[in-house]
Amino acid sequence: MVAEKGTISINTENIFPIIKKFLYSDHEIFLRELVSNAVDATQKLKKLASMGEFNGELGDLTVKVSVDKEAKTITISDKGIGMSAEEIKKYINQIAFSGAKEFLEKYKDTQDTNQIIGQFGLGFYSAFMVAQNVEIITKSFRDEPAARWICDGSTEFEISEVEKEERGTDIILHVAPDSEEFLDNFRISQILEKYAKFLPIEIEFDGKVINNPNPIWTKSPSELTEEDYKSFYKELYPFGEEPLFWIHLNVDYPFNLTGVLYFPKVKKDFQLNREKVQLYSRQVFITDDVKDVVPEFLQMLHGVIDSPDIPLNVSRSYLQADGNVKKINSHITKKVADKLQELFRQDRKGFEEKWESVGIFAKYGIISDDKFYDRAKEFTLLKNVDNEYFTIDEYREKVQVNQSDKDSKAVFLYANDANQQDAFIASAKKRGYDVLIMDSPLDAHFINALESKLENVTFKRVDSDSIDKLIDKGLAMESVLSDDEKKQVEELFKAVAGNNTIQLEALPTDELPVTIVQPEFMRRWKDMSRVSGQNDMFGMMPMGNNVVINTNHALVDKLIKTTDAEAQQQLAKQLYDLALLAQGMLSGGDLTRFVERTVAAL
Ligand SMILES: Nc1ncnc2c1ncn2[C@@H]1O[C@H](COP(=O)(O)OP(=O)(O)OP(=O)(O)O)[C@@H](O)[C@H]1O
Repeated sequence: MVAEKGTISINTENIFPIIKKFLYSDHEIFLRELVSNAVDATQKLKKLASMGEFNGELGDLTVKVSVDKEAKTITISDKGIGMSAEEIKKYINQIAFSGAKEFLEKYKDTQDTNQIIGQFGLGFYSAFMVAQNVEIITKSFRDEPAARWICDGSTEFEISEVEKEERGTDIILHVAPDSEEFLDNFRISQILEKYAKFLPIEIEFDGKVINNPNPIWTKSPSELTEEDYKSFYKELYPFGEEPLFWIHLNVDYPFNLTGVLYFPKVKKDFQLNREKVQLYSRQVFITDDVKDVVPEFLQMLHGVIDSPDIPLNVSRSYLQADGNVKKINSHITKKVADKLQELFRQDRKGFEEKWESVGIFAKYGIISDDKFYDRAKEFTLLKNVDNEYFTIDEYREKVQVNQSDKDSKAVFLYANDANQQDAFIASAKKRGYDVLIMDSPLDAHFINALESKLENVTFKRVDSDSIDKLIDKGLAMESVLSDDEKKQVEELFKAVAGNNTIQLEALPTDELPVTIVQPEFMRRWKDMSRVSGQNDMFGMMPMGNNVVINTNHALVDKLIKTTDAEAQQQLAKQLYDLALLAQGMLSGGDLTRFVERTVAAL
């Protein structure tokens, strides 16, 4: 067969319904599209005026939206450049021919055409998602007769001359019976609130201007006061608590990005916030699903990002991940790290006070992003049980001498619940050890990340081993028991300790006779899989504890010397229960019987 070349043709009748009904997932965005067109038409006029191509009176440029319940219409009126009949034919009748694009092409060499929203030449047709008839009444800024265009959503239209005094365009939607929900004032104001809140031209609905045309992210930080940032936060999140601090983003190379990111106060048991970072493109709201653009660990931040360089799909409702998006993402990471570093250097005390919230972001960042760690290691803080804060380097310095084990590894001890682990903390302190507090849900992962990054540092929870083994300096004490006696002690405790492992240790006489420890490795994996929400092998495994018996303790000696078998068992049980009690592990019937037994023995 001879190769044949040709042009693909489109059957308008078939493609039209697709554009009208399926291009946009959400019907409400018709309003975003039409108001954006009105704003574009107004911006174009301002642009022409600034270049001397329009010399008339600009007048009041407010875009007006109105609903007429009786007539079942929604009208969007602007005082922008308007269209002549010829222009309607060119821009409206030709689907996917964008006058916005043409305008940008024409004026691309002049500065500041960045504000035009349209790009695809499709948005206008979203009107047919809710309207059975759409009418355009428009008068160009050039002295030409006004024109009226009407279309019922088929491929046929009617165009005629009409009387219209004022320059600009009215788009009148004759709402279809299945879309009458949009004839509700409250609904319209909600949609405007969502998409048009920061459009650059004033938008009036129900006699009120609904937008702030000059949001702070369009201004330079030097013009703004602390109050401005706080009141903008209130504007975004009327019910939000005051933010801790903020970062003003202002990039113009290699991409355009402006915005303000706020650090909220975060509770220890942080929950996903309802308030989210909002993404805008040329002041039009796009989405609050900012994954890809904002690094995951910063998605709990609040605020606004605006970038005309984020590639949008035709429906403008989501973005496509591409090289720019990645660059924006790493830029935000860098900016956040810089800001935290600056706060740390300028006001260490203030930084420590904010650490409870800031630490959650920083730890999350350290866990998930190596580049962030490289910057964050300088200001990442560790807090000990006495509420003192140290940087990682300071802390290493502090514990290096006293808390190095026989292999010269520094052992960072920590508690996750200072109350419950009080006995262990006390015994660590007796040795002059310091104990960190690690009580946020992220800490299990954070500790793991730090161990993998810091050389010769290991973390151990204070209750993960007997005090001598916690930091094993290779200086074990001699046990006063004979091998036979040890065997006997082991058997006695095996009988009361269920599945737990018995561990005999020669500890100083002033340490407790019996302690229950949870080996670090298993417990940590369990904690980590719990935070990740995985119920993997570790998460499911029942955790066996170790029961440490201090063979040098006077009560263990007494146990061996007790000749009455029943009394001996009783004493072993009592010592074991005391250890459980110290770990907060004795409850229910076991606790009741322990109390009864103790009372009876007094
Ligand atoms: N209110 C208006 N005033 C003047 N011209 C308008 C108005 N509404 C639409 N137009 C013209 O019609 C063209 C097509 O509009 P349409 O909304 O379909 O596409 P767009 O805005 O160019 O691109 P997008 O699909 O990205 O919104 C516009 O580019 C503009 O030239």
